[in-house]
Amino acid sequence: MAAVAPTLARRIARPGMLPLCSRPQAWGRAARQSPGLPRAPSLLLTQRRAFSNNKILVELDEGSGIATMKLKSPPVNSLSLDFLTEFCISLEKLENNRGCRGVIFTSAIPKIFSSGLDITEMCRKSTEHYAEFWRAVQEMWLRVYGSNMVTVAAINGSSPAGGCLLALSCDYRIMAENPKFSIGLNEAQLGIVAPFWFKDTFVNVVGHRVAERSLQLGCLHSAPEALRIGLVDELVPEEKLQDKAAAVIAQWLALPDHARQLTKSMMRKLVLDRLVAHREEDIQNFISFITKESIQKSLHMYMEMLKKKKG
Ligand SMILES: CCCCCCC/C=C/C(=O)SCCNC(=O)CCNC(=O)[C@H](O)C(C)(C)COP(=O)(O)OP(=O)(O)OC[C@H]1O[C@@H](n2cnc3c(N)ncnc32)[C@H](O)[C@@H]1OP(=O)(O)O
Repeated sequence: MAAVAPTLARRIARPGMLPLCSRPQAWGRAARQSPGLPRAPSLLLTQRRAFSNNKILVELDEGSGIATMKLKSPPVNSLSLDFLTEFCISLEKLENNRGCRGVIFTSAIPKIFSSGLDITEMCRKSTEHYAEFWRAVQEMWLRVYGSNMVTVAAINGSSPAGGCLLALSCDYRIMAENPKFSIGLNEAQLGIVAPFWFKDTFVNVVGHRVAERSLQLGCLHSAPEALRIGLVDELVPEEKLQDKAAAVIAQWLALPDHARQLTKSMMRKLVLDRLVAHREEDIQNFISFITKESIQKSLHMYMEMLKKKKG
C-alpha cells in the first residue's frame, strides 16, 4: 500500500494525466455478478478480509460481497489531502475487486462521521497545493458518486460540509438517531460557497427548494430534521446502524447488477459529466476563490471560533 500511494497521489495531482474517473465507472462496465445467487451461511460468517492504511480501515466480507470503509483519522476525520488520497486508493481497490459489490462508509471516531474538508489545507498554502488538494476532493466525489457498487453511508456522528457531500454521494443514507448529531452543507457559515457539484448532488437528493434554503443559510440539520427533509433516508439506533446498512445493501444487491448500474448511471451521468468536462476550470475557480484575502480571513476566523468554543 505504501508503495502505491505516492503514484496515485501523483496521478490525482498531475493536471496533464487522464483523470482516474474519466474511466467509465457506473456506466459501460460489465455487471459484477448475477444477483440472487445463494450464498452458504458459513461463508457469510467466516470469510472476512481486512486491509488498513493510516486513516481508513477496510473490511471485506467475502461471503456477502459487502465491504466497510471505516474512517479513522482523529480527531475529527477531516478530509485532508493524505486522507483523500488513501480514501481513493482504498475505494479503487474495492472497485477493482469483482468480489466486492457494496460498500458501507462509516466512522471509527465516536460522535463524528467526518468534519468535512480539512480547513487547514485551504489556509495560506501555495497555488500548487490548492490545485492538488482540490483535484483530490473532486476525485473522491467522482469515485463515490460514479461507483458501480452499492454505496451506503452509515452516519454515526456529525457530518458537516464535505462530510455531508460524502454521504450525499452514496445510494442510501442511514443516520444514528441521536438529535445531537448534525449534517448539512454549512459552507455559507464559513463565508465560502459550495461548488456547483456539491449543490447538484444536494439538489438531486432533497430537491431544489430545500437545497436552496439550506445552502443559503448554511444549515446544519439535526438527525430528525435531516430525515424530515429527505437528507437521510432513515434513522436507527446507533447500535443497529451497521446491521441495517448491510441489510439495505443486500436488498439492493438482490436486483440484477446491470439494471441497477445502468439506472444509477442514467440518474447521475449528467452531473458527473459536468464536472469531468470542467475539471480544470473548477480547480482554477477554487484557487481564485480561496486565495482571496477576504476568504482567508473568514476561514481564519472560523478556525479561531472552533478553538474558542473548545476553550
Ligand atoms: C469555489 C470553491 C469554494 C470553496 C469550497 C469549499 C468547500 C468546503 C467544504 C468543507 O467541508 S469546509 C469544512 C466545514 N467543516 C466544518 O464546518 C466543521 C467544523 N468543525 C466542527 O464543527 C467541530 O469540530 C465538530 C466536527 C462538530 C467536532 O466537534 P468537537 O467538539 O468534537 O471537536 P473540536 O474541538 O471542535 O475539534 C477538534 C479539533 O479538530 C479541528 N477541526 C475540526 N474540524 C476541522 C476541519 N474541518 N478542518 C480542520 N480542522 C478541524 C478543531 O479545530 C480542533 O483542533 P484543535 O483545537 O484541537 O487544534
